[in-house]
Amino acid sequence: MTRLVVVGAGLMGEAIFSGLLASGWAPADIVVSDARAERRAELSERYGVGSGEAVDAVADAQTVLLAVKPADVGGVLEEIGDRLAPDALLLSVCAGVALATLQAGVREGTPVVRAMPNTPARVGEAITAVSPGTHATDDHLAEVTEILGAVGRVITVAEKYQDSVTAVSGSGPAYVFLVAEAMIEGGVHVGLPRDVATELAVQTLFGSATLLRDTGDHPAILRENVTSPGGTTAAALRRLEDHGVRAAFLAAVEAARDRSLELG
Ligand SMILES: NC(=O)C1=CN([C@@H]2O[C@H](COP(=O)(O)OP(=O)(O)OC[C@H]3O[C@@H](n4cnc5c(N)ncnc54)[C@H](O)[C@@H]3O)[C@@H](O)[C@H]2O)C=CC1
Ligand SMILES: O=C(O)[C@@H]1CCC=N1
Repeated sequence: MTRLVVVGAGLMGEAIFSGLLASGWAPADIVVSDARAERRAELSERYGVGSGEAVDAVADAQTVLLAVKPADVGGVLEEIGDRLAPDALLLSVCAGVALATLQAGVREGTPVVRAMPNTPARVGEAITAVSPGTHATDDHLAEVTEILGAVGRVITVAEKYQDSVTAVSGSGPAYVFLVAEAMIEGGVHVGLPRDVATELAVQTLFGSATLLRDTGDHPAILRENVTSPGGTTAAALRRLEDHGVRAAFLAAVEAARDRSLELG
């Protein structure tokens, strides 16, 4: 049997299976399938993994990773849903797509897990929230934790939280990159060469995230540590509050949560 068949080998599919290879899985453990034949060929050539049509590959899979766009899930499940081996596990990372929808698309009794990773998977620093379906056992969750643990941290949440998870951590990297762009532009605006502004902004984001994670201190405490009375940071934070940045983040996360609900 193939340990993992990836159906939809785009950005997320590649990030996850390449992380598994880096963690020691053999290329022979993995088969990639994608609607674009040239993409399959490119990945097979670059990583040495197998490639094939989803409809054939899934019949021999221990786990099927579903990583197509949410709009393509219905068609893919129609194609492969009743082709999975009887004890195969279906692992979906598709935003908004409910366990009920996934379970309705496969044979009764098939174990299904819904997961939401994020793009830092490409560098082994993802956070993924997983929710087991009706027939997923602890062994299935252990398998999923091994797969997604190869690209970062894994937590388990009730499915009712998945749309909110998507809004915070699934989409979250885009918010951080927007902040990065804005900080770099700010630096250029006050006269720094672009490469200097970029290095300052990127390392500041990395260092701040590491400080937050490693100390476990509340972000408000860490922010206060930077903010001298009457100083530069207080002047800047006042402007951010004037421009409603905190409220904008609340509204943005809410909009992403609502969109995830719609996609499902
Ligand atoms: N990009 C992100 O930040 C994240 C994406 N996701 C979810 O992961 C899934 C994939 O997203 P991306 O990798 O960003 O998209 P992508 O567009 O890079 O990859 C999707 C792949 O599916 C292939 N595909 C389309 N129809 C197919 C079919 N019928 N059979 C086989 N392959 C087919 C496409 O050719 C493409 O390579 C989405 O459902 C998304 O919601 C989840 C977490 C984060
Ligand atoms: O924007 C999206 O729909 C996907 C889901 C999470 C990140 N990207």
